[in-house]
Amino acid sequence: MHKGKAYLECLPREKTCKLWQDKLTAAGYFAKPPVEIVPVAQALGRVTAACTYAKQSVPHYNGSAMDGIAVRAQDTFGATETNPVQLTLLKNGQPFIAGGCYIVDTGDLLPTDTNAVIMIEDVHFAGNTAEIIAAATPWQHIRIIGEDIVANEMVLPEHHVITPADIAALLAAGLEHVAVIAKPKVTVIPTGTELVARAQDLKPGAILDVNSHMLCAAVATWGGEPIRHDIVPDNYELIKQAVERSLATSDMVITNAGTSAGTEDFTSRILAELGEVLAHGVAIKPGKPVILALCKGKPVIGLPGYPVSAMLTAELFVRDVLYQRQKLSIPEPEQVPAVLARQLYSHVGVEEFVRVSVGTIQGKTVAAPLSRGAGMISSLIKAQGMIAVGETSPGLPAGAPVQVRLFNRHQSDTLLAVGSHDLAIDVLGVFLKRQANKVLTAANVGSMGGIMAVRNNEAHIAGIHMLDDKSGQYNIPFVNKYLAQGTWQLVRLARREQGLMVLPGNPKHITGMPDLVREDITYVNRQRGSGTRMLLDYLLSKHGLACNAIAGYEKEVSTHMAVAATIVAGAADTGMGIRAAAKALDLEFIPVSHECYDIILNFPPDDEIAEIIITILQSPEFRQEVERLGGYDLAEAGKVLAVNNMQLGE
Ligand SMILES: Nc1nc2c(c(=O)[nH]1)N[C@H]1C(S)=C(S)[C@@H](COP(=O)(O)OP(=O)(O)OC[C@H]3O[C@@H](n4cnc5c(N)ncnc54)[C@H](O)[C@@H]3O)O[C@H]1N2
Ligand code: MOO
Repeated sequence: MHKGKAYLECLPREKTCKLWQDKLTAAGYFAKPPVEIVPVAQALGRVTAACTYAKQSVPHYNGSAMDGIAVRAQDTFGATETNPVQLTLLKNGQPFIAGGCYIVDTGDLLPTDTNAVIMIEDVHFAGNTAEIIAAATPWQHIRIIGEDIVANEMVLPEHHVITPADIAALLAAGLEHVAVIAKPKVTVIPTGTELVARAQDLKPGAILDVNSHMLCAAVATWGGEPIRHDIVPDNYELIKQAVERSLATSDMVITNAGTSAGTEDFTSRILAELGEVLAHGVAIKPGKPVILALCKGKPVIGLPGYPVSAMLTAELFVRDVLYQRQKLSIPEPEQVPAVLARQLYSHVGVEEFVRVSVGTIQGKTVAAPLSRGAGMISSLIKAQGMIAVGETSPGLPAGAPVQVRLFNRHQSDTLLAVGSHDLAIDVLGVFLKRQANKVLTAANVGSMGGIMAVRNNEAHIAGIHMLDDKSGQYNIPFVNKYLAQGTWQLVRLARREQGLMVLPGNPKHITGMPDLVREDITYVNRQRGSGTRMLLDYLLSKHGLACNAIAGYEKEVSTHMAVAATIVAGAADTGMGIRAAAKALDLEFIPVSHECYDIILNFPPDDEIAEIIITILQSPEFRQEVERLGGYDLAEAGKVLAVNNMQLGE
């Protein structure tokens, strides 16, 4: 069977990284990277291959550093306010005579036989003479040859990243070209018979190749020159040929997918034939099936197919190799301490990398874990950072201290919206970015989850829509009950329509709540604690309908859009949700009720951001933008419904 190491031997990450480093170093991969000569003007960001020496001095002549007169210092000696010295103005080109001077501008060549410049402000001109009242010291206000850079002096050391100022220095030193380390050529080969290159060729079972573009972009960010190979189907010979050919023309080859145990996962076998497989399987999640190989002295990396796995393993096993090949120091990620917003389970025996949103709420920096699925591209774009849960840990409790590695500096000031999600929250995010340069990330945990997140100071904003069946009042009874402490405000966002979503044409002729208990109807529900679920239960009891009579009552999803998507997919006939979700997926909508969707703003009293949010909600621009989504009434948006100013511990 496999000629390489057994599948998924799974060494720990640190050991694997060391093995990878050691093998590449021993193979001489980092020793002498190829060099190329580029015009200095195009060398920004490139890495000098060798020390660079000046061809000429800067300045290359003695020149005036000021506007003024050029003099011979000894002619000015003894000049004082009571005993001024008169110098004779000479014309440009006229030979120097003792007691003479020339008018010079900043940067002018110093006239022969002069050795000092007096600033124009200190000179009194009268006819043909220049009167001065202070002596000049030799070489004052003169930029002498080589003052800045001396010919043959080192301008830039080797392995230095060229900055804009370096370009000026190199050009000034007479260099038009500079030797830089060639960008490592990295061929990225997407593999998989199911892959298609264009969205219009998608059909069920086909997958759009997005990874090769993501990986090429990552390679470019890390200083490499990416070469994207065409999609190669799951065919042993074709993949082998593609890798072999790419090895001849590149410094590194990345294959994507085909790493796991599936019958068509050939990569490991191919790489074992072409060279040595150093590892197949690392004790990390995601990214476990990664393959690290050395073929013809070059690294070949088999990245797993799932996008999150591919990106993470590229960061772990491609990025640093590219940096080292270019003689660049490996950047240390910026880390911030935070507390975990929610409990996090982890597998013992693998190091788990979890993407998180990060925000500082009432003085506490919180890391909220995002969806962990290896196929969730959205978790990659929502995350501000990542935490690692060690191999020996079964998980971490809510509130545990964690270190977050930030993806970008200055990204830890995100606003976290945790609760029942609404499309209006996304619109609010757009306005907040425009008006306060704040990034809003939203986690969907239902209304009750939002209230709890505010209570634990794990959310800045929580969207809620909870109906109190006794009072018939929305939201206020719940915040008063659960949020006795803390400093927050409850603010109206919208009244919105709730209804039943059905396929276009309403094939099952659903007209209202009583239809839900029909035998031929299947339902998709929202999770317990969500406002929609509360409304459903309220309406069911109002109509005297039993929940256990509904087929699919126990089938829960956690967003309005997921309800809509379930219906589109044919997995349920109907489900309750907001009109905007139905509209977004072209479903028909049968209104059954109105509800109040409000947001809790969890900020210290008089916080500027809370005020900005309220102003946004009240603005006609925001209201129009949300009402356009359909099913919203924002007449009361921004109205403060309840305020609490009880500091914790009071
Ligand atoms: N029996 C086992 N099955 C799997 C295991 C395992 O240990 N035992 N490991 C799982 C893990 S973990 C991962 S990660 C994946 C790795 O899969 P492969 O590298 O073999 O890749 P594929 O199976 O071909 O594809 C997986 C998945 O990735 C997406 N994909 C692939 N290529 C692209 C692309 N170019 N652009 C976008 N998306 C891509 C696609 O959704 C595939 O469905 O294996 C598990 N299975
Ligand atoms: O590592 Mo896979 O990458 O866990 O899904």
